[in-house]
Amino acid sequence: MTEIQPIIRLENIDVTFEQKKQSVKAVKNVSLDILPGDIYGIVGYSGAGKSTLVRTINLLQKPTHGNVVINGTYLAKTTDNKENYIASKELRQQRKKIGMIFQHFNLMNERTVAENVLFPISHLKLSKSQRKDKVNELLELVGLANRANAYPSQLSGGQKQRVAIARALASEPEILISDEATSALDPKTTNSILQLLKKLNIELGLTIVLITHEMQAVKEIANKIAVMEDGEIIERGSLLEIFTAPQKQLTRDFIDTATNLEDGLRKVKSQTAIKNLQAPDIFVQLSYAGASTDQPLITSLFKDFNVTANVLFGNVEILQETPVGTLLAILSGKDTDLTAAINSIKKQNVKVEILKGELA
Ligand SMILES: Nc1ncnc2c1ncn2[C@@H]1O[C@H](COP(=O)(O)OP(=O)(O)OP(=O)(O)O)[C@@H](O)[C@H]1O
Repeated sequence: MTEIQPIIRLENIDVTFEQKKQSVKAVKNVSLDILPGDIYGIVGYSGAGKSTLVRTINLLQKPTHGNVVINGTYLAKTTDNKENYIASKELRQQRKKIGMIFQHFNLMNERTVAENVLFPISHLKLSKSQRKDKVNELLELVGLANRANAYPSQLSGGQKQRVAIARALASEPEILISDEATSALDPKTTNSILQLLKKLNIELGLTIVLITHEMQAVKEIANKIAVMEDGEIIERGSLLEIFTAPQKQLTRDFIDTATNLEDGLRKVKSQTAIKNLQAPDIFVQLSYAGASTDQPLITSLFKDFNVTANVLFGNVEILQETPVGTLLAILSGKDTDLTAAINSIKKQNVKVEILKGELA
């Protein structure tokens, strides 16, 4: 089987901003491969270096060091003490393959929706009917047919972002970079824009790089995630890997913002059943992904081990078509039965954390 070539390859990227008194290392030795058709979420707090990193993809930001390779073409290449950048004419061609959308939409307010959408291809000699067809086709795609003659001020935030997406698609890019594109929108509108991005990913095969500080947005549509902190990628993996086995505290913090678990745990911990927990009972968190979810876990605990489970909180989410579940429960039974039950659960690929009490 031939290996799939990345559509975006960043190799050892450094970006340093030299200021009067100090230099700021915004990106430090970051390498990243993004495959065609990925929706790659890049998550981090403000100032982590996400925008700076992603702007190197189309050389809006030149890297201080490192290589940028798009579809096998080097846009920037650093060899020993030598930097090479692609010629500007070729760069213009390459940039057409990379669309961008932003938090504040960046529409031209004095122009209509149609004029905004057609702006990137205004150099093309299109007849009036061709222009109309192109606008209709793009607005149809983003769910904004019939608003061609409106002005941005007459549109809602979500509609403005749809126009920005249509504009980004006008030059038929293979890659779309979304820089906090949903951060200014309410949750419902955010979701509708994310679903639109997902649709474009599926229908057009568009590769999407999604920069955000909202893990919730990434969780909805991304298949891969990189977490950035202080100019570095500190953790990366598939959506499922990151959500089920995060390695870094920052990643866990981000995940907590996108699940109900933290809130559930806080509420459950204040319940009297937990406060008055008596040995040998234990309070556990059971986490599972994929096949384990289907197993009648609770039933088998009683049937096979005579252990009863008092479930205080449960949450199941579907991440990339895989069920990922968490249960908070008090398990009661004899010492030896509890130990046997826990061992059996672990064998079924269920992660067990004892939150209160202990096994004998
Ligand atoms: N043009 C610039 N000149 C000097 N410093 C800059 C410049 N652009 C970014 N920085 C600095 O680089 C660091 C990373 O900024 P960047 O905007 O990439 O972070 P971010 O993760 O995208 O955060 P945000 O969401 O706030 O944009 C910050 O310390 C920022 O102040």
